[in-house]
Amino acid sequence: MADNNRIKTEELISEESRASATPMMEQYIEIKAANPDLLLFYRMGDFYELFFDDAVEAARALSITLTKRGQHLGRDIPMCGVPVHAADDYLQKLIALGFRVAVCEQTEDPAEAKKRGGKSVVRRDVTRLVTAGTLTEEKLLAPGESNFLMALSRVKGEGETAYGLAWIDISTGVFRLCATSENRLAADIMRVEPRELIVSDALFADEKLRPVFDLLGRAVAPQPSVLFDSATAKDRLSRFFEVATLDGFGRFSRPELSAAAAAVAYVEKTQINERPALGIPEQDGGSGSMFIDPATRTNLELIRTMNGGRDGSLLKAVDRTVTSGGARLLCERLMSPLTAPEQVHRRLDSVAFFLGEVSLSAALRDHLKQLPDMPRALSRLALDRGGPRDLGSILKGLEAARAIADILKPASLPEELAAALEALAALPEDLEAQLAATLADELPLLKRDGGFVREGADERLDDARGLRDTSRRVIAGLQAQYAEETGVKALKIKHNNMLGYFIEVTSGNSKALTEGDEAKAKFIHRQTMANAMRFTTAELADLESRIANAAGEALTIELATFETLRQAVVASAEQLKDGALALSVLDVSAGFALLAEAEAYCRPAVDDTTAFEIEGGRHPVVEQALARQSAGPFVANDCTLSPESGDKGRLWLLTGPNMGGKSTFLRQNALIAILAQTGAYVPATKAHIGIVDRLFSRVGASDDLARGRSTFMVEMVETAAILNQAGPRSLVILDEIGRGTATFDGLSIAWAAVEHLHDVNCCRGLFATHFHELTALSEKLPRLVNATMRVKEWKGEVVFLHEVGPGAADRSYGIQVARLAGLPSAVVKRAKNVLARLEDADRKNPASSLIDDLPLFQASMRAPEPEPHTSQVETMLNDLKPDDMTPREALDALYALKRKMQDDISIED
Ligand SMILES: Nc1ncnc2c1ncn2[C@@H]1O[C@H](COP(=O)(O)OP(=O)(O)OP(=O)(O)O)[C@@H](O)[C@H]1O
Repeated sequence: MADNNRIKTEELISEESRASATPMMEQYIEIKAANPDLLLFYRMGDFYELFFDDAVEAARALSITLTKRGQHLGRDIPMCGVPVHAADDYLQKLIALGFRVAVCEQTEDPAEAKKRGGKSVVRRDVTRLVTAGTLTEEKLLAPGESNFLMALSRVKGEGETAYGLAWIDISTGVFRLCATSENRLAADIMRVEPRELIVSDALFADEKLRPVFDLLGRAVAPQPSVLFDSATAKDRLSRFFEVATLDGFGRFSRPELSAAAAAVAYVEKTQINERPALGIPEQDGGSGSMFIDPATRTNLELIRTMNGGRDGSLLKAVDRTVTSGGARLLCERLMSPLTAPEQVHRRLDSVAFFLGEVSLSAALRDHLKQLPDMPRALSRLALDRGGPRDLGSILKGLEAARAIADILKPASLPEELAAALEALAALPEDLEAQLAATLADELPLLKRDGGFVREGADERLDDARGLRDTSRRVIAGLQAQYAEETGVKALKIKHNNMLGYFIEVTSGNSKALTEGDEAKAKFIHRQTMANAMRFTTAELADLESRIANAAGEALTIELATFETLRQAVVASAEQLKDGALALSVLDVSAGFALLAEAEAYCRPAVDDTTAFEIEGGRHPVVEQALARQSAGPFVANDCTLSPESGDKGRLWLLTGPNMGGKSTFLRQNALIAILAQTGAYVPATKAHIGIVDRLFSRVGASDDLARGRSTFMVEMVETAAILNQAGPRSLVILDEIGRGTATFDGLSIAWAAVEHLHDVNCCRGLFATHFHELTALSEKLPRLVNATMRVKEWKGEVVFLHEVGPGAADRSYGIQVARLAGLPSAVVKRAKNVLARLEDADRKNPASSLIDDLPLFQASMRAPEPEPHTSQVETMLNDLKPDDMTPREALDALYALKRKMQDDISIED
C-alpha cells in the first residue's frame, strides 16, 4: 500500500471520515480519536485486531503479516492481528520498543448486541492502557527491577524556576517525590531510571530540556498540560488517597505536588476504573543522596554495563539477595548512595549484625528464598487483575514473614532491623488464617474456572461440588448400563461444548438404538457423523443440567469467595507493603553480610570529614572476574586523597603504561565510595571515607553520533560539566583527558584541567594520563601527588605489576602492548623505528622543555612577536638618490616603485 495514499490518524478521525463510516467503523473511529497516540488493540472474537496506521506500525514492529479488510474513504484498510491468548508476548515486544497500547475489549455478549437488531455492533470499550511505566503483569515485568513511571513538572515562581519529580511503581505501590533544579534534573531522573517519563506538552517543547529528554528517548510521553495543573494538584491527590488534607503525608512544594498529581492522574488514566494500591507519597531527598550525573552513572557501569547487560556491572558483582523485592531495593540503594553519615551507619550496623550471626543469617535466607513477590501480587489484586496464585503469594509471604519474625525476636537487633521486625510483627494474622483456611494447596492461575477453594472451607460449595461429582459418576455408570441394554459394547458417553453429554455408537451399531419401540422412545437422535451416530436420553439430559447447575453454583460461590479474600488483602495493603519492604531490607543486609564474608570486604568508616583513605582497595567487578577465570589474584592498592590540613583534598596524577591498571584503579576508588555510602562493606582492608556529595567521572571513550557528537566532543562536554560543578566535597575521576585530539591540544587541555581542579574545584580526585609532561605540575601545585602503575621489563618484555606507587612513569610501553595485542610484527618493528627517531628529535628539540618551566609553557601559548621587517619597496626607496637623477630617471623609478608595491600586495594576498 503506497505510503502517501494511506489514511493517517488525523484524516481518519475527521468529520468527513466519520460521516461515511459503517457502524463498526464509527465505533472504531470514536475509540481511536480518544487514544490517538496509542496503538489500538481492537477485540474481535479471539483476536486483537489493529487497523490503519496502527496495523502498519505494529506489523513492522512485530514482524507479522499485514493484510487488508475492506475499504474506507475509497481506500484499503490495512489490518493485522494477534491472538488474544498470546497477546502478552506481543505487548511485551511493543512496550519494549517504546509503543503504548490501548486494549479495547467487547463489553457485552455478541448475543446481546444481536437482540438490539441485526446491524447492531457489539459494545466495546478501552479497558486499559498498557504503557511501559504502568505495567503489572508478571510476564511483562523483570522480577528484580523496579518499573517506575515518573512525572516531571516545572513551576515558574517570582524568583527561580522550580522543578518537581514524582515516581510511582504501580507493580509494587512505591510512590516517591522530590524537588529538583535544572542542574540536578538529569542526574535525579537517571538515578531512578524511569521506564516512562511524562511531561506537559509545554515542557516537552522547551529546547533547553531537550538533552534531558534525549537521554530517555521514546520513554518520554508528553501529556496535556492540565494534568500538571498545580492549582488542582492537592485536590486530586486528596481525592485519590481519600483524605481531607495532605498534611499528614508531609510538606510538599508546589512542583512536587504538581508532579505527584500528574503521576496519579496518568495512572488513573491508564488503569481506567481500577485503583492501584499506592503507598502514600514519600519524600525522597534528592539532595540527601550522592549526586551522580548520568554520564558518570553510565561510565561506572553501576547497574548495567555500557553494552546494556547486567553481567559485569557493580550491581551484579555485589548482589547476593534472594528475593525480587530485595534485588529491587539493592538496585535502588546503589543508584542513590546516602550523604548522611548516621543513615549510612544505620545500614552498616545491620550488615555487621548478620556478619556476627552466621546461623541466624543462614536460617533467614532459607526462609527468604521461599518468599514470593508479595508487592506485585498485591498490586495485581488491588487492580482486580490478580488470580488465585496472587492470593497464594500473599499467604506464603505472610507465613514466611511470621517464621522470619520468630527467628529475629530473640536477637538483640540494631535500629534498622528492629524497625523491620516491628513491621513484620504488625502483619495481619487474621488475614493469614483466613487465606490458609480457604485456599487450596494447588492453585490455578486464573479464577475463571474455579478450583482454588479448599474442601471443607465452605459447606455450600462442598455440597454443590458433591452433587456435580456424583452426577459425573452416575453418567459413567449410565454408559455401562446402556451398553448392557443395547448390547453395543463399544457404546460411549462423551462430552463436547456443542452437544454437551451425548451417547455415541458407530453407524454399524446404530440400529440397536433406532429400531424397536423401546429404543426409539429412549434414545433421541442428535447428530449423524460419517461413521457414527449420536444420541441423548431424558436421563442424560437431566443429569447434564444437574451437573451444569451444580458447577455453576460452585463457581459462583468460589468467585464470591475470591472477591471476599481480595477485599481482605486490599484492606491490609499498607501493612503488607511495609512488611514486604522490611523483608527486602533484611534480604539486602544479609546479602551484604554474605558478600563481605565471602569476598573479604571491610566495614568503612564514614563521617563528615573530607578524608579518603583506602588501604588494600580492590575493584569489586574485576576482582571477581579474575577469580572466575583463575587469572591470578587481584593486586590491592592504597589510595590517599585526604587533605593534609583544612578541607581541600588531594589530587593524584596517575601515569603508567597502557594496560597497567590505571582505569581499574580509578574506578575502584569511585565504586568503593559508592558502596560505602550505600551502606555496604567495601573491597579493601581499611577504608575511611568523608562523605562524597558529588561523584564525577570521565572514563572510557564513547561517541554519541546519534546526538551529533564526536568522541572528543563528548569528552569535552563531560569534562566541562565536571570542572563547572565539582566542589570541595566531590570526588572526581578523570581518565586520559585530552587524548582524543592533537598531542599539544590535548596536553594543554589536560594541563589546564588539572590546575582548575586543584585551584578552583579543590576536590579530591584521581587523574590518569599518558602525558608524562604533566607530572612536572606537582612541583607547582602543593596538593598534587604523582603516582604511577609499576611495571618491570624483563628480557625486552613488559610485565605489568598492577601496583600503584609514588612517582611518575617514564614511558607508556604502547608498542609492547600493541605487540601483545597481535599487531603484525612488521608494523611493530616500524613503529619502534619511528619512536626512536621521534624520541631522538625530541631530545634535540624537546617539547617538554617548554613545560619544564611553567611560566615558559604559558608564554609558549602566546603568539610569537613579529620579526622587524623591511620591505623591498623601502629598500628601493632608501637606495634612490634624487639629486643625481634626471627627470626621466626619476619618473622611471616612480613607476618601478609602483610596480613593486603591486607585486608585494598580490604576494601577501
Ligand atoms: N590491580 C590489578 N590486579 C590485577 N589485575 C589488574 C589490576 N588492575 C588491572 N588489572 C588487569 O589489567 C587490565 C588492564 O587494566 P586497565 O584497563 O585498568 O589498564 P589501563 O592502565 O587503564 O590501560 P590503558 O591505558 O590502555 O587504558 C584489566 O582488564 C585487568 O584484567
